[in-house]
Amino acid sequence: MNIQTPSHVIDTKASVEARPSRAEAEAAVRTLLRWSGDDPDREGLVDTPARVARAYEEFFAGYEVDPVELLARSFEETDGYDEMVVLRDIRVESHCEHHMVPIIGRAHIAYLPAGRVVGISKLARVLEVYAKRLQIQEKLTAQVANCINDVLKPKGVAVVIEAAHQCMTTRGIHKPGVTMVTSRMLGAFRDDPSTRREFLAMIGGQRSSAEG
Ligand SMILES: Nc1nc2c(ncn2[C@@H]2O[C@H](COP(=O)(O)OP(=O)(O)OP(=O)(O)O)[C@@H](O)[C@H]2O)c(=O)[nH]1
Ligand SMILES: [Zn+2]
Repeated sequence: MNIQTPSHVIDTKASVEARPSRAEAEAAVRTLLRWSGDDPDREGLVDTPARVARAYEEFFAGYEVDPVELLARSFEETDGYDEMVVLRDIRVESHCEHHMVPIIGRAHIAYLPAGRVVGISKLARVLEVYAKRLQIQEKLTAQVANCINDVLKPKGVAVVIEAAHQCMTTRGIHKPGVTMVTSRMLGAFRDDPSTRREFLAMIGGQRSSAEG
């Protein structure tokens, strides 16, 4: 990943094409192993650069997927269903863009259909695509809500994410048990207090702290 890449093009195909090769990525991991003070040629570490490269492919698979395409198929035969649709307690696994360590928690996603509904798994898939990129929680929350809003054009969208940041629990300030809560409310969820209240009641007032 090129740190010189301006932030507005970071999610585009252009930056993907500029990626270093697998061999360069593995060499970088080898450098980090040596920098940590260990011997990358010892038996236990000899395959580690390849393993880390494979793990990164998994952690950051979201750069390869266009979330808009995930929402392309929607259904209009709902017999007039016009109440809130809520997907709650979706596991979130992401990585903070400052320290590249896990952000672990859960998300709640709701929308108020305007004629069309989407396959419910697709909401979790949109979350996953954005989560499998380097993130801050505010941006992740906004991206998921904005994408659903732009593509599905519902009467409203709400996204709440509660997560623990390992950069705060395992290093730095060392505060385990701290959960960051972010929300993005659009349309009726932003403008209509009763819609917002209904959503918050559906996801539960008192949440236990996020894992991680
Ligand atoms: N707003 C926001 N901050 C985050 C998120 N993830 C990590 N951070 C914070 O990003 C900040 C980066 O601060 P810096 O001072 O540049 O980095 P640092 O010296 O490693 O900071 P410390 O974590 O305080 O040791 C830290 O305060 C992190 O807690 C996030 O999702 N949202
Ligand atoms: Zn961090």
